Amino acid sequence: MDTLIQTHGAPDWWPSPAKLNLFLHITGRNEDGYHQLQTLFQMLDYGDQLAFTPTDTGEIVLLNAMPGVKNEDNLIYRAAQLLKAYCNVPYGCDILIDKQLPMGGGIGGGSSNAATTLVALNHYWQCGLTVQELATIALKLGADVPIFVHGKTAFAAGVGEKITPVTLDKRTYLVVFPGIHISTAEVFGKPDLPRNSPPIDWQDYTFESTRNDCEKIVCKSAPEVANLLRWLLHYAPSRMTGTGACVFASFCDPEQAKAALHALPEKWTGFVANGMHTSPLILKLEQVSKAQTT
Ligand SMILES: C[C@@](CO)(OP(=O)(O)O)[C@H](O)COP(=O)(O)OP(=O)(O)OC[C@H]1O[C@@H](n2ccc(N)nc2=O)[C@H](O)[C@@H]1O
Ligand SMILES: Nc1ncnc2c1ncn2[C@@H]1O[C@H](COP(=O)(O)OP(=O)(O)O)[C@@H](O)[C@H]1O
Repeated sequence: MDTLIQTHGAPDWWPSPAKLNLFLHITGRNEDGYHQLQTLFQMLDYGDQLAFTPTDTGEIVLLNAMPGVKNEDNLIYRAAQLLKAYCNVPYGCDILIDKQLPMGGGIGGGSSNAATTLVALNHYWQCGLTVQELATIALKLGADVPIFVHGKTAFAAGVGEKITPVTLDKRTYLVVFPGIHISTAEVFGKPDLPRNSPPIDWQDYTFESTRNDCEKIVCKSAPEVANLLRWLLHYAPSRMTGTGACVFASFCDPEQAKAALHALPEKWTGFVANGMHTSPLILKLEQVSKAQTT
């Protein structure tokens, strides 16, 4: 392994973007209890940011704590430790976190933070792992981490790790958080969750012919999600993402998305974001890799 890449001066922010599940079908269940899914991951141009200062102390230090998450449970810390152990790295890192995304929102904030950490430290520590190797270790951290390592809008199957990149029409999304956090494990644990959607061919995908199999059950247990969905449907086609609690509305015209955000009742918070084919994380990696070779 080469020596670590040093950073100097102001924080060099690495994007940690959100995702949407444009649809989510549950097609079965594995013996280990995990669910087989078909989903369409849409990468967004909005999210958290992380900045890394590699050190030679060997310690992983999170410079700002995240409310409600112990540092040793934080997916950023766990991702750094996993890469350090996997590649036998003697170095450490100080990590600064600019958190924007709500936790437990179904927009993948924690998973994206883990992926950004793996991708950035693979660069700074010069581990030399390929995207495929990084995605394989990413899966140990959570089902949604590999898609953020690949950083492509993609159809996914399995538990989310079998990825087929796809180019979609340009859309702008209004993403709204209803103020409640929903646990992924709890939703997947519900006895009456539909678990036998027939598999679809990717070529047959349309927004109208698909759904989120978790939406009904979450709307039942969390009526605020149902209220939010009803409100957004007045503006554009809308759906819950992941296992909730965020709901998105899909717009062709960015101005209409902004107008709907403007009209949002105060009790909810939201943001407007564009769909990206390649995530801002991968664009950042391409930029720093290019700068290194010139
Ligand atoms: C279903 C999705 C869609 O994007 O929901 P969101 O978390 O984004 O809402 C994800 O794949 C979630 O991925 P992720 O959030 O990484 O889940 P994990 O930490 O791996 O799993 C949390 C828990 O959910 C359950 N789980 C998760 C994924 C899956 N395919 N089947 C499951 O049964 C398991 O009980 C697991 O212990
Ligand atoms: N860096 C992190 N950012 C967000 N959540 C984290 C992080 N590290 C651990 N977690 C835990 O992961 C859970 C799921 O977070 P998140 O990925 O934001 O939601 P979702 O899986 O619904 O999209 C949180 O409730 C939190 O306890």
